[in-house]
Amino acid sequence: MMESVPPPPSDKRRLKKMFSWTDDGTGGSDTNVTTIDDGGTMWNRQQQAVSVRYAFKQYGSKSKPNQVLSNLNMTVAKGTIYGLLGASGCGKTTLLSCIVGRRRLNSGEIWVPGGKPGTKGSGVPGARVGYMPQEIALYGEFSIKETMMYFGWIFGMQTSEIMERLQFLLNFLDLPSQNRLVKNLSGGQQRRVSFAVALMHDPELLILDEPTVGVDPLLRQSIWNHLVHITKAGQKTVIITTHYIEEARQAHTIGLMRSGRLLAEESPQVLLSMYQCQNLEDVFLKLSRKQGANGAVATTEQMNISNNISLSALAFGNKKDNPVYVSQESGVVGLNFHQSKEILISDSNGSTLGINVSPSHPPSAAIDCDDCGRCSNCFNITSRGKIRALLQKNFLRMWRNVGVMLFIFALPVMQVVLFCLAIGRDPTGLKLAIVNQEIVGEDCPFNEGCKFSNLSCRYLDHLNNNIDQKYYPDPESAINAVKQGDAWGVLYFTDNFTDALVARITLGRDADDETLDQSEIRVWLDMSNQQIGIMLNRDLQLAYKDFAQDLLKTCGNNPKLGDVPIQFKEPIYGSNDPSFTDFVAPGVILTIVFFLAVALTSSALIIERTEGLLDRSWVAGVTPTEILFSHVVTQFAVMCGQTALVLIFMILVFDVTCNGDIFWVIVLTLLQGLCGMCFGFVISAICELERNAIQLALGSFYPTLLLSGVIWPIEGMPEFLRYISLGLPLTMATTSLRSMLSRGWEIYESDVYLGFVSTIFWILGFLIITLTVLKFKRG
Ligand SMILES: Nc1ncnc2c1ncn2[C@@H]1O[C@H](COP(=O)(O)OP(=O)(O)OP(=O)(O)O)[C@@H](O)[C@H]1O
Repeated sequence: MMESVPPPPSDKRRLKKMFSWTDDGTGGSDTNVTTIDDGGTMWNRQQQAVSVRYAFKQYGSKSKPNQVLSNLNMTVAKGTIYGLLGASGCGKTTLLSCIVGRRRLNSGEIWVPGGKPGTKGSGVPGARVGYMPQEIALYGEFSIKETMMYFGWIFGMQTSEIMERLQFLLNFLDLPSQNRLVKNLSGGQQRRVSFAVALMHDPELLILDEPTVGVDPLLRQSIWNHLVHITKAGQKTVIITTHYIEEARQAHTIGLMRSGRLLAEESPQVLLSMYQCQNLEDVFLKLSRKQGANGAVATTEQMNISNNISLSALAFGNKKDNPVYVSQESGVVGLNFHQSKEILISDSNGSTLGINVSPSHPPSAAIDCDDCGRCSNCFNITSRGKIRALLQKNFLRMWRNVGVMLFIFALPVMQVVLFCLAIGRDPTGLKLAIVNQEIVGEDCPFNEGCKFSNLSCRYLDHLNNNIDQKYYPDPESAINAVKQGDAWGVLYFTDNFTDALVARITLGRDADDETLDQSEIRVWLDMSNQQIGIMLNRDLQLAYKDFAQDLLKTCGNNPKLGDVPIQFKEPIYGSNDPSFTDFVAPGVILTIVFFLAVALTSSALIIERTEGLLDRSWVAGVTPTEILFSHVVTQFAVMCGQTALVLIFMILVFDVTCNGDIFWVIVLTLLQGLCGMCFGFVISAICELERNAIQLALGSFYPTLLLSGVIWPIEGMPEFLRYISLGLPLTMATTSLRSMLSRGWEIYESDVYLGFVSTIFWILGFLIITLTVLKFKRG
């Protein structure tokens, strides 16, 4: 039978004073009934490790709710083992996750040793609670020792303390060498490591979700022995769920749960005797049948039983001065004990029994935190131990996945190399079909000096090396070759091209139409490929310019006569032969750094969350901000390496123009990496599944690339799209980097500093969104 801890004498005197004694019709001779006011409830709550009142919790949307906890009350006395039993899916884990502050109730209240879970200074989540979740929730890449170090530091323990405790736990739980990696342990060993983590800091409240699954009977017994041992002194409390109902006989109290309610909350002996069963499974079956027969709501009769005197008090009597606190206001459907507001019943011998009286209202909010006064680190933002643990964890995970890390550094280099080799260079080996009626066959001789013979051949000699010239006998066959994809265009010279061209030059404005017509080089191009078409167009014109200037020069004329009368002076920025690579490179640098950071971070939190690691860290007292901070630091280190590699390869190896201050170029690139990282955090905070995160990250890649002016000037977009484009994180930064690289602009130019400003705004925006989502998701 569970024994309640008696109040200290002074408190008892205080209680007697506070209580208003009421006559229950017995004249007060046998039983005096007392209603405890809020002060009494507070005192009583201090005797309880956990108190749950009117808990209501549902998952899903309002239209499709999945009600999991329904008006549930639960009381766990200090220094006891509370076995929470129930069928799969009845809500045990949900209840526990609410108690440890991982989830919030829709309504109702929970108190744990330091106040309400999640309130400042409650220590829950935090060092006052040890939580073993149902899933293993350990870092597979860590050794047992590293796992203990991680959680020990989070709990604020010294390394020497952790080592001491580790040795004890290794022996006690029969664990293999401390240097074995968790992922290489058997399922049972992993569960034991998980259990060891919960025991690590010797917490006052231990919450164990099925700790004995997959554990052999001997060890199971030793675990229970240990739980009994630690609760003996009255300072430690254990709540444990198990599917092995019979092992729960060793608990002081058993809560039988079904469909989000407690069917009973009593000591195992009382349950067995009350229901006259040999084992707890039969009790559970009986109670479940009863609940099934009566529906979810208890009958009046049941409530009368449950709402009066504790069966434990009735069945086994009660020690003098040991009040048994029994509750009413159930939520416990069949039987209902130890709940909410107590009434003390003094029998004629002076012993005190508890009976239940429904509280008219839930306990006062004024006592939300019963030991806030003791809160020494309420205002600490973080602790050195936590940051140390989180940073070491992140770096260790990277180190243990060294193959992945190498890939992470090789990837940006590969992307830059591929970009510089594949983009922006002039196409070569382009075929042109030549039909030259001036010559016979393919031999095309010409004279270098001021001689006017076979000028068509002299012109063709000026066509650059990128073009393969293939001769065709007539225009039809040449055009057919283009139609069949054998050539990109046709060049046709008439049989008197040279004479007509000389006449055209000599006669000038007096040249007749036929002369002009015969002196023209006729071109048919395949313009289906814009880049190739434009390039051929340009090369044919440049070749003519070169040819004309060469001819004029050798004949002693001013070569300028061969130019169109537009003089392109030395450009103010850039060169006369602009390269597409220089245009695209700034955007590509930022895109590579931004999206690598997105890829790196977008799954980071999700992996930790799906493996239950995030939950475990949160319950250990780590905040979302600390987790984000640690990821920002570690990923920033990786990003610095990536940024250095990208810039070295772009600027030093592939000679991309850099006229600006390299310092600001580096700063902007790093900021964009940070921005990508923060976007990755948003994705991982929003998405539940890794595949959704990947889809979102990939899905955002193309719109960002297309709309950010990376591959095409935003001036070419419809006006409304330009505004959208300017609102994207990469657009202004790309303009800024381009201005620095190709124009050499300084930071005080608006085009430059706006890139920095917009990036910083995006970083802050993403961080705020992430923290908000993470906090919101805790519900
Ligand atoms: N995150 C969630 N979203 C939606 N429904 C959930 C979520 N977690 C649990 N549930 C549902 O809530 C109900 C109770 O689940 P819970 O895990 O609390 O049960 P349990 O008693 O711990 O089961 P078991 O003994 O199998 O672990 C189940 O129907 C489950 O499907």
